[in-house]
Amino acid sequence: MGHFLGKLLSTISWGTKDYGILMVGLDNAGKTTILYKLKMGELVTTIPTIGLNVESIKYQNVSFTVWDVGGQDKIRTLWRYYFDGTQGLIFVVDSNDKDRISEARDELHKLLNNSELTEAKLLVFANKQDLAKVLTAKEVTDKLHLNRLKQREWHVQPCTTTTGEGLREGLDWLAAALKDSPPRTANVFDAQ
Ligand SMILES: Nc1nc2c(ncn2[C@@H]2O[C@H](COP(=O)(O)OP(=O)(O)OP(=O)(O)O)[C@@H](O)[C@H]2O)c(=O)[nH]1
Ligand SMILES: [Mg+2]
Repeated sequence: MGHFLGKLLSTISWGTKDYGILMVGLDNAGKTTILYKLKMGELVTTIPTIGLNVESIKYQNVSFTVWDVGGQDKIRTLWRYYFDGTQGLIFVVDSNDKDRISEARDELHKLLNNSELTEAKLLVFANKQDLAKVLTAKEVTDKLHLNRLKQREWHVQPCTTTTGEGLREGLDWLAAALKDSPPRTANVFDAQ
């Protein structure tokens, strides 16, 4: 309760809205690299995430609490434990991994069929655009069947996390899409 009140007061006093963001995608897509590039502006050396990383990212007058959950096949069942309170879904795609883009599409549509995510805005990062002959944002859009989505706000943002290119534009879209949503309330997974 004390934690919750403290959080509420800090939100009010700084005039900052805090949104709950779930970041998922297949393993090796670049989620953890994105998380720490956004948090610290630096490129970190990652290892595959077996569990999750949570960071609060301040962006303009918005704060995103981002839950980065590991994407390996065997642990994708963990994703659903973090659906509660998700206002924005960031789905990260390795644009260089053409062999697994249909697997990514199936996982994305499975996610979007969950009732807890009905209202979540969808930002797709088409990552690793620095590599040769990658899928373009338009190709990612087509291969993920995004044009079939009804009543969902979505956006595909090409990006290169190694340089940071495209990441801010993605957050700009997310902040604008969430601007009329009420700020999130603390949930059971918040640190005490
Ligand atoms: N060339 C290139 N490599 C990238 C880019 N972004 C991430 N990587 C690399 O992709 C690999 C996987 O990155 P991670 O961030 O660990 O991937 P992840 O999605 O968190 O993977 P899991 O934790 O297993 O779900 C790392 O070697 C990163 O350095 C990028 O924009 N370009
Ligand atoms: Mg990771």
